[in-house]
Amino acid sequence: MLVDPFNRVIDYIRVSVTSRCNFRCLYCMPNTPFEWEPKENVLSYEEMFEFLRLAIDEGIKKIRLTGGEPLVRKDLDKFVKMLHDYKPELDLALTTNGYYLKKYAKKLRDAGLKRVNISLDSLKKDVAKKIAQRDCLDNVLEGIDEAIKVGFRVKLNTVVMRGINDNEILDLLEFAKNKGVQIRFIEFMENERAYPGIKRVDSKEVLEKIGSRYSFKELPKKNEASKNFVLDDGSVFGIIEPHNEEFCKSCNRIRLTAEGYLIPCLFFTESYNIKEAIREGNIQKAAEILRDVVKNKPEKNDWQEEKISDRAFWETGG
Ligand SMILES: Nc1nc2c(ncn2[C@@H]2O[C@H](COP(=O)(O)OP(=O)(O)OP(=O)(O)O)[C@@H](O)[C@H]2O)c(=O)[nH]1
Ligand SMILES: C[S@@+](CC[C@H](N)C(=O)[O-])C[C@H]1O[C@@H](n2cnc3c(N)ncnc32)[C@H](O)[C@@H]1O
Ligand code: SF4
Ligand code: SF4
Repeated sequence: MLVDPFNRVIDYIRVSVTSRCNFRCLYCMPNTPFEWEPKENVLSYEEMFEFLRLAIDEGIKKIRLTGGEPLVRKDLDKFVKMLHDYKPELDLALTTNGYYLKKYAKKLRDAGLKRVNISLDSLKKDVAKKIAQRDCLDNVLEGIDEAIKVGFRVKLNTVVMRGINDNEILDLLEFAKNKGVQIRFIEFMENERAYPGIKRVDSKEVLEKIGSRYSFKELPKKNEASKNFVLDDGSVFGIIEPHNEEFCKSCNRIRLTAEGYLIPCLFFTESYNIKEAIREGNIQKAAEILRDVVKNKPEKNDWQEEKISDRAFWETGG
């Protein structure tokens, strides 16, 4: 079992399979990075699997594939199958912008993927285009429908931005209710790579807005990033509030990037690379690095101190 110095059990790893993306979201990657990592620095699926097998044996129970946009990397379904075949009871999930989901949902489902979280920031074509800097809404909506149709457990993620999509909170909630899926409203996490004008909306304000139309009750907190609420009709929605000082108390996760960096916390730049150990076949060294990462997890992020992270979300996988 992996336990950090604050007694948090680490059983969740987020794996960024590629830093590349077909969107340029204002809050994440408004400009194309100066240069991408050369291909030889990117771990193959076999190399990632070698490491993840070790992580699973050490106590990891949940793996989320993310990016960049994970669906721009070829053959993701083959990677899913490798993980699923190794441990079918894994909570195996994907976070995607949804653009290519219509094309790949069935294949991924057949390969053993269980859950899909899809980013949806606006229901207005022009606003969605302004945020992603790509005409995307039709494809994303089709992707959501396909994911539901093939039987995934689906959640939606919305980053709420002042003056951009904060007038759509109730419409987005209504949309999710009608589809029978859970939506989570996320506080924008300030980072150096985001478009400079982006301003967050605190979850308190999101809850007030929802409270103006619905009554809801808070559900008991689980070991997950979101705090969840239930409406009178039984629909569940969530908020993700990294600026709240309680947020990191339930942290149970670490991150692996496509280039083999293990990252103790989304806010901080600190990282440890497992690529060399894996390429040398030195599993013992990889295991030591994994334990070091867990040992060096910070207690909490610095968004709570109103600081700005210089970590790129598209590399860490968010
Ligand atoms: N600050 C912070 N944000 C996180 C963390 N984990 C997830 N998030 C953010 O929460 C949002 C939703 O993340 P998802 O990729 O859907 O993953 P998840 O919330 O773990 O999903 P579930 O497994 O369905 O609970 C994204 O904006 C992530 O960047 C975390 O450890 N710290
Ligand atoms: C980095 S993306 C990668 C997966 C996929 N491309 C997507 O957009 O869902 C993972 C998550 O991070 C979120 N995210 C990215 N930048 C963020 C920021 N600055 N603040 C809050 N959430 C952010 C996205 O909304 C998404 O839910
Ligand atoms: S949030 Fe996701 S879709 Fe948007 S630019 Fe970042 S990686 Fe791409
Ligand atoms: S900000 Fe860092 S410590 Fe807090 S929940 Fe996220 S990864 Fe964990």
